[in-house]
Amino acid sequence: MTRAQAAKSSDEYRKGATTLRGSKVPQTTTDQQLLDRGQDADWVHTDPWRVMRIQAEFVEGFDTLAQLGPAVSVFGSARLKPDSEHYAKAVQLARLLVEAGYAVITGGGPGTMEAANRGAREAGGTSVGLGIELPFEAGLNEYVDIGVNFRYFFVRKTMFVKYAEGYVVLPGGFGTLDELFEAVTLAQTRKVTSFPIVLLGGAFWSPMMDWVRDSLLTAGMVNESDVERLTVVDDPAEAVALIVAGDRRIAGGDW
Ligand SMILES: CC(C)=CCNc1ncnc2c1ncn2[C@@H]1O[C@H](COP(=O)(O)O)[C@@H](O)[C@H]1O
Repeated sequence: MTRAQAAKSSDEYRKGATTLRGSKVPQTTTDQQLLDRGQDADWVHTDPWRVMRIQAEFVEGFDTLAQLGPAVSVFGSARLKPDSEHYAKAVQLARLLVEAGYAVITGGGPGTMEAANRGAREAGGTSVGLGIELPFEAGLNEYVDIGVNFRYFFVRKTMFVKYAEGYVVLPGGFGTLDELFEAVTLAQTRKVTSFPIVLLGGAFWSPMMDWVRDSLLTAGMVNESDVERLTVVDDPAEAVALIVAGDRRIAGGDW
């Protein structure tokens, strides 16, 4: 098998810096193993080692990203194809973010992530991909210039927030909603201040915002100020303007 064929084969698995093939490909991910309670008491004894590995992953992320400069994290569906209107908007958004002086951070995968990395690369900016170990991993998309691969979702999510001046969220599924609501919760609980969160794509996001108002707000489960943390726009230029306006360096916030 040539190297190119091997890279395409589903019979290949990357684990940190290690590549595993054939019978060496594991059936579970590191995250899965951590979250699995398991029947075997021996499993418990491996946790101290896992803590070391988690620590190392934080160090790796901090080391790589500390000198990144101002950046914006862009989220959205991993499943969008290049002919999608949202893909095109993500490319345009990333270009405009670069022109406004930001590096672009994504999850490093396909779909919207690829689109944003592509826009950043094409505009001559810094294109960052924070990948995650998945059982069906596709690897970092080809437009990532600085890539870090994480084993643990929670370590990776820390990086998205810590090194970004704001979030732009395009239409997506559970992964996207998870990232969006984590950011809103951090802002709501003041773990992070002055952190603009922009939802790009009115037709997709407005029904969700209606539900947030009609159900959550009406039931007193969120405050008006919480709802106001989320702004829905259709134009990538408007999204960038909101990010600049809410930039914590400019607004003087800290977290
Ligand atoms: C086609 C496919 C499922 C590929 C999976 N490959 C992925 N690679 C990197 N990040 C991902 C991947 N899938 C989901 N995510 C994370 O979850 C979000 C997208 O999830 P979803 O497609 O909306 O729910 C992204 O912003 C990303 O941070």
